[in-house]
Parts: sequence; structure tokens; C-alpha cells
Amino acid sequence: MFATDEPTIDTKHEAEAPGADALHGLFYRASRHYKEFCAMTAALRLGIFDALEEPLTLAGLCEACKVMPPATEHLVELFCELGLLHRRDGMYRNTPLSSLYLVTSSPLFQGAVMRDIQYGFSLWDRLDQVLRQGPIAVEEEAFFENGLVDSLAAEILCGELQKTVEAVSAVPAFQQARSLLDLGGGHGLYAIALSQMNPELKATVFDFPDIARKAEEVMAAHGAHRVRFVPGNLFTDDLGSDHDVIFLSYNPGGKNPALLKRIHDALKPGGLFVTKHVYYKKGEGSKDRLLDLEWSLSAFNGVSKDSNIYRFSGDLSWEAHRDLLERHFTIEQILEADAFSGHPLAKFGDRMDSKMIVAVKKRQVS
Ligand SMILES: C[S@@+](CC[C@H](N)C(=O)[O-])C[C@H]1O[C@@H](n2cnc3c(N)ncnc32)[C@H](O)[C@@H]1O
Repeated sequence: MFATDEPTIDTKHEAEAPGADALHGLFYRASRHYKEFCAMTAALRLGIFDALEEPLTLAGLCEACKVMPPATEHLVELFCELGLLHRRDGMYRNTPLSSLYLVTSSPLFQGAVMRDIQYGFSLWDRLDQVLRQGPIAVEEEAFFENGLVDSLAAEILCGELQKTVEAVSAVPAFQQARSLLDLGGGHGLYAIALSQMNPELKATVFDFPDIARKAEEVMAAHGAHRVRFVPGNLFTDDLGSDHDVIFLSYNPGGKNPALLKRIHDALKPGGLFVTKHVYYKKGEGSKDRLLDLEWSLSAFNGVSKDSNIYRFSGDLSWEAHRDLLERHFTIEQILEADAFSGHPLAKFGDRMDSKMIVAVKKRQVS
């Protein structure tokens, strides 16, 4: 009488069938980390880390941030597990980690990095559309102005800026320099920090006009009177001449021979060229599939992207780039990423296995 045509639950596990554990393991890894990220961004928006610069009870925190106790208790306990808060005698307080990086008044506040990661998620949400219709068209200036430059500025202050500036300022030619051009200098932090290492140095940050607001804000905050912003397109506008130093860090087209020629022409003989990029060796394929996929989510109208992360059409391979430089410059140093770069964030902006080259323009081409 219980016979039915409805499908029944398979209570026997087929020995040869793959268990779902491997798949559920992937779900687990992805979903837990995503939820932790959501918890951190919500806390940031609600001012929870700002409030917990002072020790507060759960009730005190709820009152200060206008939030409700049951969920907030789970949130702050989770943050204790993650090392972002500690609880003593019933009071919650920031750990040194969150105090330094998650409090809005801190000079090392990383909110812009988190916003940029979220912007990346908004593109990922449209992956199916991208797979069907191709990349999302983004205005090149808007792409950089829309959070990436702010994010890079926040990120490099955590170590990359200091290590880069230390390496450049140790080069004897840098100490003799009077002028520096930071091409695609964005936020301006490299120009500002380098000018602080040489009191005679005047620096120019050259970037798209839309970036001026950010660069000038950063310059004002650092009282950088020897640094100015010049708006322009580095492929088509005049770069000036006889610069003592040209600095080029992570620029679209930064591995393109046409730009290298423009840089060479704009430097004085004996001038210093410092360039920092992610290079691909001849024949090298993907460095990171996830970031390749992220790279393919959007397309600019300027230099066109090639198929792997940080690859642009017209880029030279690492070997060809080094050979070209060696013909026109004396290479003083090649630094590997570990010597100057920060922690990866699994987003566009990661340094990966980049290299920094310090080279001096030859007085005569050999
Ligand atoms: C990835 S960011 C690097 C910013 C900074 N140099 C650093 O390393 O943190 C690239 C910068 O190059 C600028 N840029 C890209 N294409 C440019 C062009 N054609 N002319 C001028 N600036 C450009 C962007 O606006 C952005 O500020």
C-alpha cells in the first residue's frame, strides 16, 4: 500500500560515486571567508572599530553605534576569534591590528582597500553577463579614479612605499637629483616620499586630470610644497625634458617600447629611471587564473588589456624589456617583489612577482 511512483531517497551510498565532501569543502572555504569579509565591512560602516578605541561593554557599544545586542554579540565575539578585538572583564576593545588599520582616523586606515575589494565583487556579480557578452566597458580614467588609486595609496603605506623609497634613495644618482617625474603617479605618495629623502628635489606627479583631486588632497595632507600635479596622458602629451629621475610604477603600457622611448627622451643623460611592474617571461602563461578572470571582467578604452592579469597588448616580455633597457641604460639593480612589495589581497592591485629595475640613462648609445 506504500508503493508510489515518486522518486525515493537513495539511502545507499554508491562506493564508486564521488563523495560531496570535495565540493562542500570548496563551498565552505569560499563562503566562510566571504562572510568574514561582509562582517568586517559592516562593522566599518557602523563605526564599530572607531567606537572600540575605548573599552566598551556590549551594551555600551550598542548604544554608541545604534546596533542591537543579539547579533552584535556574535559579531564582536567573531572579531575576537579573528584577532580584531579582545574582550577583558566584559569590555571589548580594538587589538593593535584593528586600531592601526581599521579606525578611520588612523593614517594607515585600510577602508579604501576594502571598498575596492567590494567594487571587485560588484563586477564578479556580473560574470555570467561577461561570459556571454564580453567585458564590462569602463572609462579608463574612471577605473583608476573610482577607488583603485585610493586603495593603492592606503595599501602602499603599509610597507611597499617605505621599501621602494629606501631602495631608490640609496642610489647615488638619486641624491644628486633635482627633478623627478612620477609618471602615472596617481595618489602622489611616491613623489612625496622621494622628495622627503632629498631636500633639493622638486617632483611632478603626472596623471589623468581626474586624479588631480586625490593627488592634491594627499599633497596637502603631507605639506608637500615641492611636489606638483600635471594633468595629461602619458602616451600623447609632452613629458618635458632633462628630468633627473623618472619613476614609473604599475602603469598600463609600462612595458611598451613606445613609452620606454618617450621616457628615454624625457630623461637627461645620466638620469635615473626606476620602473616597477609585473613582467611575463617569454612564453609564460597564466600566473593566477582567478586574477586572470578578474582581469577579463572589464575593459578600458585606453591601452587594451591582453589575456592575463597586468598584460596589455604591445607589452614586451621580461627578456625583451631587459634587453631594450640594456641598450639605452645601465641597469644598476633588479629587485624581486619580496624586497619591496606588500601582502597579496587576491584583487587587481596585487604585486605578484613584480620586479623593480633601477637604471641610469647612458650618455651615448652603444
Ligand atoms: C595602477 S595605478 C599606479 C599608481 C601608482 N603609480 C602606484 O604604483 O601606486 C596606474 C596609474 O596610472 C595612471 N594612468 C594610466 N594610464 C595613464 C595615461 N595614459 N596617462 C596618464 N596616467 C595614466 C592611472 O590614472 C593611475 O593613477
